[in-house]
Order: sequence, then C-alpha cells, then structure tokens
Amino acid sequence: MEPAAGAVAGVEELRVENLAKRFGGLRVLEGISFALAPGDLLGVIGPNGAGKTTLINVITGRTPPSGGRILLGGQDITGRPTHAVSRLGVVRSFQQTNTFKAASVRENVSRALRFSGGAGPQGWARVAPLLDAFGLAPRLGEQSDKLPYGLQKMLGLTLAYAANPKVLLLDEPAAGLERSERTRVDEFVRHVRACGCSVLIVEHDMDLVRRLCPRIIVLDAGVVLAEGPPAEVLARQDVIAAYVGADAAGDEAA
Ligand SMILES: Nc1ncnc2c1ncn2[C@@H]1O[C@H](COP(=O)(O)OP(=O)(O)OP(=O)(O)O)[C@@H](O)[C@H]1O
Repeated sequence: MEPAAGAVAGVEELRVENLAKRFGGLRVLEGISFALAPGDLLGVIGPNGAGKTTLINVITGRTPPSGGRILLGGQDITGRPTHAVSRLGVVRSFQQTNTFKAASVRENVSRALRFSGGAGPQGWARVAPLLDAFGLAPRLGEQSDKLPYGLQKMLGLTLAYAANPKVLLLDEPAAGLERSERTRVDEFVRHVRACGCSVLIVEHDMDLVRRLCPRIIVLDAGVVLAEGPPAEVLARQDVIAAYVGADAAGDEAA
C-alpha cells in the first residue's frame, strides 16, 4: 500500500505535560508526560483500569483533565471540546467501532471526508489505498453494520484517517480481530506514519506492540511505570509483576 501523496500537510507534534485526571476521589491519571514528533509511534500498555482510555479521552477533549497541559505544535489545546480538538487534527478511534451503523460504507467515508473539508476526488484518492488494502472498496454500497466485525473495525480506522489527522490515537485497534486480521492494523499504522501522522496506540496484543512500536509507556494505576523500547520495558521485573505476568514471561522465553 503506497502512502497517498501530500496526505497530511503541516504535521505538528503532540506534547502532554504532567497530565492528571481524578474522578471524585479516584486518581485515574497522575503526572503523565510524553511527546510525539511527526511520524512518531508510541505504544501505551497497562492492565485493565490503568487509565489508558481515559488518557485518550482527556487528550481528545472528551473528558476535561484535572491538571496538566496538552500542546499541539506548541499551541495549548487543553480542555478544548472534542470537535475543536479533532478539527485541529487530533483524532481517535474507539475500542468499539464508531461508524454510522445504518449508513453505507460510502456514506460513512464521505461524512468523514466532509468533516475535514475533503470529500472531493482528492479526499477519496487519499483513502483509496486503505479501502483497497482492507477489501472495503468493493463493499462501498453495503450498510456498515452488516459488514463482518473485522471489516467494521478497519472501516473505523479508515474513517479516523479520512478526518485528516495530524495525531491519531488508536484505542485497542486489534481487539476482537482474528489473529489473521491483525496484520491489517500493522499496515494501517505504517501507512499513516508514512504520511507524517503521529500515532499513539493503546493495545493489549503484545505481539503487535512488539512488532510495531519502537517506544512504549506502561501505565499502572494512572502513573507511568516504565518507558522505552518494548524489548527493554517488557523484560523489567516491575512491569512483569504489574501487568505482563506469566503470559509475556512465557512469550519472552519462547
Ligand atoms: N467517567 C468515569 N467516572 C468514574 N470513573 C471512571 C470514569 N471513566 C473511567 N473511570 C475509571 O477510571 C479507571 C481507568 O479506566 P480506563 O477505562 O481509562 O482504563 P483502561 O486502562 O483503558 O482499561 P481497559 O484496558 O480495561 O480498557 C477505572 O478505574 C475506571 O473505572
């Protein structure tokens, strides 16, 4: 799959500084800081309830933070509403698919392209490599919720890309996919990075994380427990104890 020419203009860096989120007395995120350069890929892993989805919710304006700052290309976007944040180019995908269920694949793509002002031939040309690679091109007329689940997930990713992101936040893109379908997530991520888009990927599939991510952070109870290349981080005893446990220890040994 070739990257579309000129797909993303004016790519900017995302910087998260000392981000915190509390729900009442519950501390869900505390002191989270990292930066994403253009084309960067950061994996975020951690046990259930560690705060991974909340991190995406806070960055994308779905949930207001309790402290800290979010900067896009140096511009403070902290606390802006979701539609404003996505118009600036910070776009997410959801664990569950986020398509308009009763609408066709074509209409879904068209809406996402219209959002970024690019529903003309150029916009369609930008998403065409993804539609082809995922086998969605011949199914444009089909109702999106009648597609097999794996294709609905890939449509969800395509829609996120259609919105012309500078920074893409993927919440468990491989969840619910057959093992054989997961390499499509790899293809997707490589494609969007080649277009200069930064990617933050929350994922439980450690094989995928090891394959794709040059750098990961481990969240545990809302704080960063470890950060670095997956081979180093996943070998740390505190990470194994907190999260990875016997499964990954077994994988490492295998
Ligand atoms: N709106 C909310 N109100 C109160 N508590 C919340 C809210 N949203 C999330 N939480 C709590 O915040 C914590 C972190 O949840 P979050 O969904 O971010 O975890 P996660 O790391 O994404 O987990 P998973 O891997 O299971 O998706 C959990 O204890 C959750 O119950």
